[in-house]
Amino acid sequence: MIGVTTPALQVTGLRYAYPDGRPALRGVDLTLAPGERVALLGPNGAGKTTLVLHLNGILHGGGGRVEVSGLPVTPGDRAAIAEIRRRVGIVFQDPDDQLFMPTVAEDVAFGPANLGVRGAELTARVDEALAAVGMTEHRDQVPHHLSFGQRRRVAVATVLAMRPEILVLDEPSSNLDPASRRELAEILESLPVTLLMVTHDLPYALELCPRSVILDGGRIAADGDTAALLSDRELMRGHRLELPFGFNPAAAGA
Ligand SMILES: Nc1ncnc2c1ncn2[C@@H]1O[C@H](COP(=O)(O)OP(=O)(O)OP(=O)(O)O)[C@@H](O)[C@H]1O
Repeated sequence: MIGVTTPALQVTGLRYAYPDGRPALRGVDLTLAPGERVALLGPNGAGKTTLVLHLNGILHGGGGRVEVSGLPVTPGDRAAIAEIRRRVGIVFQDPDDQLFMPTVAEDVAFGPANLGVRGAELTARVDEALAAVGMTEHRDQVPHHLSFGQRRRVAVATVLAMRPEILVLDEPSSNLDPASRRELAEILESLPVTLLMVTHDLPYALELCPRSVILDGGRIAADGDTAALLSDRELMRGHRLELPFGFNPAAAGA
């Protein structure tokens, strides 16, 4: 179809229940356009992580469909899943889940090297990813000797080195001091990727994501302009979302 852009991400009728039988996703529809930055909000237990784990096929089998730039996430098809995992980079909440090599540079090289990238191309990817997160000077350090905020940046770099189309971040601002929080926001804003950010940090969502989606009870409860959603007190209260005391989304988003 001429003039119709393929969505970066299309989730259709996604359902999932954990083995104990309790449904965590009850029919989720979500479409992200290429280059969009979207916050995924919702109370504890809403299903946010469960949704994220479907985006590269870690969880599957409950029904519905996920497509990344038109390519279906087809569990069982190893080649398709490898391609999906190249396209969708997930930065988990705890950077230590993603860092396990002796040096920062080796950690960043690990993903692309696994894809068969070698030599000058591999070096270029590592350099580019470390520069993007401002960690070039730490390339030869032991990841576990870095501060938490620095380790989170390196975790972002490990994913960027895969040159993903979609970057998914789970609580990127948690445990960061105000300066690190702002610096990471600047980094994320500068990246030419589609971004889906799971967060309880509503001012961060407002700062980074023009659009927000509220997930509650495994269903999409609202989807729209972040400032408008955050300004709707009843909506926010109804989904156990609380702005920091004195924070005015209308003024901050202006
Ligand atoms: N491994 C698991 N086994 C069984 N139930 C699970 C498992 N992981 C999550 N759940 C349940 O699935 C539901 C959705 O959980 P999920 O972790 O996706 O929510 P969330 O929105 O990410 O929450 P939070 O904001 O607390 O991280 C919850 O009821 C949770 O208890």
